Amino acid sequence: MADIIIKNVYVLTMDSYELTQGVVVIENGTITEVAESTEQDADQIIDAKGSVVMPGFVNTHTHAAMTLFRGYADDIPLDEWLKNYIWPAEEHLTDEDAYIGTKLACLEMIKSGTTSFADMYIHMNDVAQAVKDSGMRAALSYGLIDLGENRSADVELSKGKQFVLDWKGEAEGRIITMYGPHAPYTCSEGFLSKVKKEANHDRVGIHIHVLETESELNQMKQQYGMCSINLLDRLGFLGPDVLAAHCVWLSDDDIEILRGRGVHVSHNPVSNMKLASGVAPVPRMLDRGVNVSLGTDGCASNNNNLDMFEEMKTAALLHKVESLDPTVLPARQVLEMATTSGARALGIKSGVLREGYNADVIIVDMNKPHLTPVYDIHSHLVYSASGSDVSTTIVDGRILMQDYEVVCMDEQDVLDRARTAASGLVERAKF
Ligand SMILES: O=c1[nH]cnc2c1ncn2[C@@H]1O[C@H](CO)[C@@H](O)[C@H]1O
Ligand SMILES: [Zn+2]
Repeated sequence: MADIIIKNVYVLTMDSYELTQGVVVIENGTITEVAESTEQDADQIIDAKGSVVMPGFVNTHTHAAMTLFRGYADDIPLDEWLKNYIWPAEEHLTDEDAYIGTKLACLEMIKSGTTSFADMYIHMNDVAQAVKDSGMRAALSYGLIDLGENRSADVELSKGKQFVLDWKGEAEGRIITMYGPHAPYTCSEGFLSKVKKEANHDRVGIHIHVLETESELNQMKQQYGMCSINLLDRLGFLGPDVLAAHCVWLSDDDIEILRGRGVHVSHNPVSNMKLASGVAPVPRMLDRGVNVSLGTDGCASNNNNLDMFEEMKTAALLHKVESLDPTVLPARQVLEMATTSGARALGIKSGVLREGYNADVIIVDMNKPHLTPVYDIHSHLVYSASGSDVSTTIVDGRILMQDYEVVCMDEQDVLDRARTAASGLVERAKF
């Protein structure tokens, strides 16, 4: 007897085939059958007529607890935003704030069809606890910074390491840990080398911001006489264990290095547009065979939410207008970036509906005015749908939201606690 059967749905496998009418069978956290019909029975049958079943989205770059800063400091360049607003405010963030901010992020992600995400932040024990309690899957890292006042490289590294070891494989394997050196402009080269060594030793990945802004490019050239990619490569830092967020200011040579080293890129178009960071050369990266996934970045630098539908649509539109070519980044390719490529970047067996893969699955309700009629499912998902069209979200075979009802947490309680936490934070930080 299986656990769940989803039937009467369009099955968007993100594999080499699709089924206009089919079933997905789930047992023990895993997809056990994807077919036109099944002989099996299950504890729970979900008849989702008129819907699409597909892999849940993988958001490969965010700072989940920054939901508490949603809309707090908008319309400012990155340097100023971080130095004058965000970093001073983060000084006042408590463990409890990080917990409830992450819980709010998980709630928002579950409701908009994201089943896993990569996070880099502070107060990571509380972030991890919120992930564990919410039922989501995540690749978590403590954001390491050794440059600047009151920073000690040794203390930072040991905090990062402790987190990596304490939470690796926790929550029945839903939590993966990584090292999170913040960026080449906030970490010294010696520190970056040490982090790489520890990551190799602990057999975990590395999550880092790379060449997000032109000001980073200029600073690196001034300081090292080369860009961040060249510096990281010289340090032996780059490899398939590295998840590089943003990668906006890349030369063709940099793209070749990323491809050669097998680095995974997280493209964050909305954040890059809002902070006016620039346009990442995504079509060129994809042409060369770099694995490019999608991320929202934190809620404060994004538009200001965690909706991967918005991220997909923005990615598709941005690169069309940038290249003056409407054939660039077609809908199906964007869907791949948001699902399979993201799963590959995190090294998780999700992002595709295939036997033996994690049951990280969402159901999108197509019985809506703005999704009628349907000629091409891919087009609708990228250009017409939004997070609020997701009716059901399943992670690791467990239903977190069914028929628009969140069952893994008390939604109203999370909203109330998040409001209270945010007003306390404002009070303490006096911003
Ligand atoms: O877009 C961004 N670029 C660089 N840093 C960021 C961005 N968004 C958030 N953070 C900062 O990264 C640290 C992670 O631990 C946090 O301080 C967070 O505010
Ligand atoms: Zn970021």
